Formats: sequence, C-alpha cells, structure tokens
Amino acid sequence: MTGLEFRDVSVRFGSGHAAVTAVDEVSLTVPAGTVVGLVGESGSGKSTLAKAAVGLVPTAGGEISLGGSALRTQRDRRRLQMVFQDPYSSLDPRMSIGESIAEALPGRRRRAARRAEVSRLLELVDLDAGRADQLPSGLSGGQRQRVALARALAAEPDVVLADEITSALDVSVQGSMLNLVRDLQRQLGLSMLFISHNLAVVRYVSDVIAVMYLGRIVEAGPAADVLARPHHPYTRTLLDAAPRLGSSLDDPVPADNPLLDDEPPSLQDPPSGCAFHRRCPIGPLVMADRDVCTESDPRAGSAERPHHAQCHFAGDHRSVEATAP
Ligand SMILES: Nc1ncnc2c1ncn2[C@@H]1O[C@H](COP(=O)(O)OP(=O)(O)OP(=O)(O)O)[C@@H](O)[C@H]1O
Repeated sequence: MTGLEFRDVSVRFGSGHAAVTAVDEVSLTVPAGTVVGLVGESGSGKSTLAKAAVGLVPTAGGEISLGGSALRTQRDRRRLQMVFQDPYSSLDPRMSIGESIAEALPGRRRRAARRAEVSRLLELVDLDAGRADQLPSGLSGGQRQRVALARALAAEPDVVLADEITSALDVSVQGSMLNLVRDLQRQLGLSMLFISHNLAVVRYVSDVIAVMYLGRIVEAGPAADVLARPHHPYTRTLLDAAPRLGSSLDDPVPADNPLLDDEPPSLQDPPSGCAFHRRCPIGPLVMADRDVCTESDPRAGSAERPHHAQCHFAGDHRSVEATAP
C-alpha cells in the first residue's frame, strides 16, 4: 500500500487571458499511516489539490492514485473523504448528528448495528454517544467539526483530506481538535492530508511537511527535518512568521501571523524563473548569481530525495548569508 499519490498533477481554471494554473505539475505522496501537512499562503492551491483528488475539480494533467491504482471513478474516490473548513455548512441542519454519521456508513446494517456504530464513532471523536439525536444547531463549532470528522471516518476511508479544519474554530478549541487528530492518527493509523495556512498548526500534527507556493510544492520532507533545516527561503519565511506551539496544547493555538507582508504574485502573470524570486530574502545576497533566479525555473533541478526543495540555492542559504558582505 503506497497511500495517496499525486504525480505531475495540474489544475487550470478559466481560459484565454484569464486562465490560471492553480496546481502546477505537483507530485506528492501521502504514505499509508502518515499525516502529510500541506502549508502555504491563501491562494497557493492547497484546496484545489485536495479537491482534484476527490473529483470536485477536474485535472488538466498528471495522475492521482491510491494504493497504486489510478482514481478514475467517483466510486474509487469514495475511498477518500474530505473534511472542510466550515462545520456550519458541512452538516445538514435538519438531520440529527447520528443520522448524518449513519448516512455515511458503507453497506446495509440493521438499525441497532447502525446505532452502535454511530455511538462508537462519536466516542472516537470524544463526543458523548448520547448526543446522537441532537441537531447540529445544538452543538458548538468545535463539536460540529468533530461530527464532520466522525462522518468522514464512518465511510472507512483510506485517506482523510482535512482542509483548514481548525481555521473556523475558536482559538481556544483549536488545540483540542489538533490533539484529536494526533490521537486518531496513532490509534487508527490514519492517513491524512492535513491542509492549513498556519505552520504552527501543521507542525503539530504532521509526519511530513509539504510547502506550497503559487501552485507548486516548493519543499517537502520529514517534518522534523523541514522544521530544523528548511531548504527553501519561502519555508524559512513561513517558519519565522509562525508563532511556536509549546510541547503541550493546553495553551490555545497562537493567532495567525501574516506570512509575508506583501501579496503573492498573480497566478495570471507568474514571474519568470523562480516564482519566489521577487519576494526572496536571499535574492539580494546572491547578486552575482541572480540571473539564475530570474531566468531559470528551479524545478528542473529538484531531485526526488525525501527532503527536497525547488530553489537554486536549496540548503545553501546559511552559507550564502554567512559569506555575504
Ligand atoms: N473554481 C475556481 N474557479 C476559478 N479559480 C479558482 C477556483 N478555485 C480556486 N481558484 C483559484 O485557484 C487558486 C488556488 O486556490 P485554492 O483555494 O486552491 O488556494 P488555497 O491555497 O487553498 O487557499 P485558501 O486557503 O484561500 O483556499 C486561487 O488563485 C483561486 O482564486
């Protein structure tokens, strides 16, 4: 079982002058039993990549496979379950939470068996089984998001795609949601693509971190490695901007810091060479070689190593800075 694999996947929206490549030849694997954190600014293409996997947007190229087989039909894609940011709109307000979860259970079951399974799932997400008959309106945002997660798990997915599942929650309950994700991963060996624009959140749950910028994965690797030795200047910028989480999540998750204070370039008119060169903090330090950053696309040089980055100076920044005048 190789997990979920994106190979050279592209997604385009619009046509003619208005065309944008929201996902640009992305390759990424979510190995079985692993949480892969996908981080990047708003508009970098994170949601679009996940939506392509579940068939909500069509791909313009590449292949998405699960366990080594290409996902082609909606039936194949049911092995993936997506949980969205907004727990208010993702549950039917007229259905009890028990009914919502039961609806996602595969196969036919007797009533008592369904109820038992719903109870098990509610308890799995730390909700009292006695709540099964409540309507979502009786629940807080954090509780609804737990129900949304239970509903996703009810479908017995191979991979859960969690898209900003803590962003709409009160800062004070984000920590317990992240703890739940971590517990579930340990308990069930869950495979997850965990999307957030907040690196402080991603670092808490992820085994692997992938960094997305302007439709591309610009760096990916084992989480500890990426955090300790970021190869790409964009990742370093995100790290500098991310408030640190302590070793325990008893404290609320720190509020978001703006990642960078300027806007990312337009997808309609992407920069030449390296897509990050106009904002790159090391650009001015490597003046002599700067043509390479403005003229040459670094992706051509990136290797398929466990920790890799699309930067002409990947891994060299510290020495570049040390030798800069
Ligand atoms: N249905 C669509 N039609 C046209 N453009 C779209 C569509 N969906 C997304 N886009 C564009 O694709 C780009 C990537 O958007 P996407 O939502 O995937 O980014 P993101 O990294 O998930 O950010 P956010 O957290 O803000 O959703 C953006 O420029 C967005 O405007």
